[in-house]
Amino acid sequence: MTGDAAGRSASSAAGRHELRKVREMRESRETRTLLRDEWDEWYDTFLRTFGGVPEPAEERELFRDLTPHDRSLGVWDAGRCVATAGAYDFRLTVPGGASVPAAGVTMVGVSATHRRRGVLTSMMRRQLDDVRAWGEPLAVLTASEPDIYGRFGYAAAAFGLHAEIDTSRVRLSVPPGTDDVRLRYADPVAELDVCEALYARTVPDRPGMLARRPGWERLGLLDPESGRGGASPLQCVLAERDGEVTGYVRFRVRPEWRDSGHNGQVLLQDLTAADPASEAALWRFLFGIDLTTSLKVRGRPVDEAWQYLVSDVRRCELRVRDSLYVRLVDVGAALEARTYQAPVDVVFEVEDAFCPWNAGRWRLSGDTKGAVCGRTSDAADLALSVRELGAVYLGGVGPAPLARAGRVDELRRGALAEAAVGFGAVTAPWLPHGF
Ligand SMILES: CC(=O)SCCNC(=O)CCNC(=O)[C@H](O)C(C)(C)COP(=O)(O)OP(=O)(O)OC[C@H]1O[C@@H](n2cnc3c(N)ncnc32)[C@H](O)[C@@H]1OP(=O)(O)O
Repeated sequence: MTGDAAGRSASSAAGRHELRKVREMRESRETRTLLRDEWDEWYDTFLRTFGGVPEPAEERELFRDLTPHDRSLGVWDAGRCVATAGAYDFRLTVPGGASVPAAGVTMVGVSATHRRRGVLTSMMRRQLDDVRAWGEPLAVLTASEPDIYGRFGYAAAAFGLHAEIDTSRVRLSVPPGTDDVRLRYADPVAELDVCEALYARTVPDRPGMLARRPGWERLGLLDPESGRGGASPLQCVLAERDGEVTGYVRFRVRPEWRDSGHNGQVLLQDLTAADPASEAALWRFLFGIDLTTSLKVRGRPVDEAWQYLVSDVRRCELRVRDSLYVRLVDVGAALEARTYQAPVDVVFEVEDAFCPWNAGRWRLSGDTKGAVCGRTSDAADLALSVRELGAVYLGGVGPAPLARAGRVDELRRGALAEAAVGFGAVTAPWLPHGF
């Protein structure tokens, strides 16, 4: 036998061996919803796919309580959990302010022993079929890696702003009324209900925000010492106007001393305000904390006003990162659930290989008051895949740049501009916290 032939024979034997392994695995595998007493094994399997570092007890307990067992899938191989995928039952604000049922896809992991054999694909198949059967028009997630979920029809639809602001150099000017806002330190636990009520008031105002289900309020209070990295415990300051709470901020301070003097950092966790003056007052507070020289913020709205109040935006080191991924599970219901900031009447030719029930032609007619979207045999105006619809759905990505990237085809002249204006949003979409 020549060296080449021996190599070919060895590699085809290896190929057969691999195929046999995959077949055997498929046969012994079972995908099913989670039983309550399986949670620890299921969760440890998931944690191991992220490196296996144990979580602080309070975080683990929170996620134990929040896991919806009947919406969580596990893959079991020879009686052992090897893969996980959950789906919270969220309500998501869409342009126009409606609160739309959305499956919050979470805790997705496949054991390294079973990777790249189609396990994730089979879970995504089952999950999207389930979401459709539950009547939820959207599925949403945050991705550990942006490359994973496009093939299943998800696209980045909301982005988060990160910044590291040199507060020793950057000044913040404030709008009129800011001096009428009173600030006071408060106990974050004691004032939780007040803060949650304020958060709930702001949810309809911004696409991408999640109505907080019972239990989720605990997320903002997680404060294990191991997670502080030398910073203080969580601190909370309330903003008040005329005796009413109009804003809150939760943050930590990490003191640092150098030979040349203080160099402390302020680390913002979350900030919510009901009006621009209260918002500016809280930012001014963060900028001015004594013995600190920088303010670090992560995942803020990309259009947040403080960027336009600073004296030197370059020294804020702005960075934008993908945050919320959206998948239209039911194209018609999803497009009808939001409003459009200018009249649109367009026919989409939608490609959706993973959820073929969405594929085909849809006519969307809508304006600021509402929309209808149904099947049509009329000629298409725009051709795109369900991924592009997910990207533009919350108004954070425009169809025109997607067309320039070759991902949307304009088949009727003018249809792109019509969709670009109609799908836009006055307020940029934003996901306030991970899940
Ligand atoms: C919402 C969330 O929870 S995000 C968290 C996601 N989980 C993690 O990142 C934990 C670590 N990673 C993992 O557990 C696994 O690698 C997973 C879940 C990302 C992928 O699971 P697998 O079972 O290996 O995926 P599967 O075999 O079904 O792959 C399907 C396709 O996706 C591709 N793919 C899978 N993972 C990745 C990745 N990380 N990056 C790029 N492509 C990927 C595969 O190559 C395959 O492509 P193909 O269809 O063109 O052949």
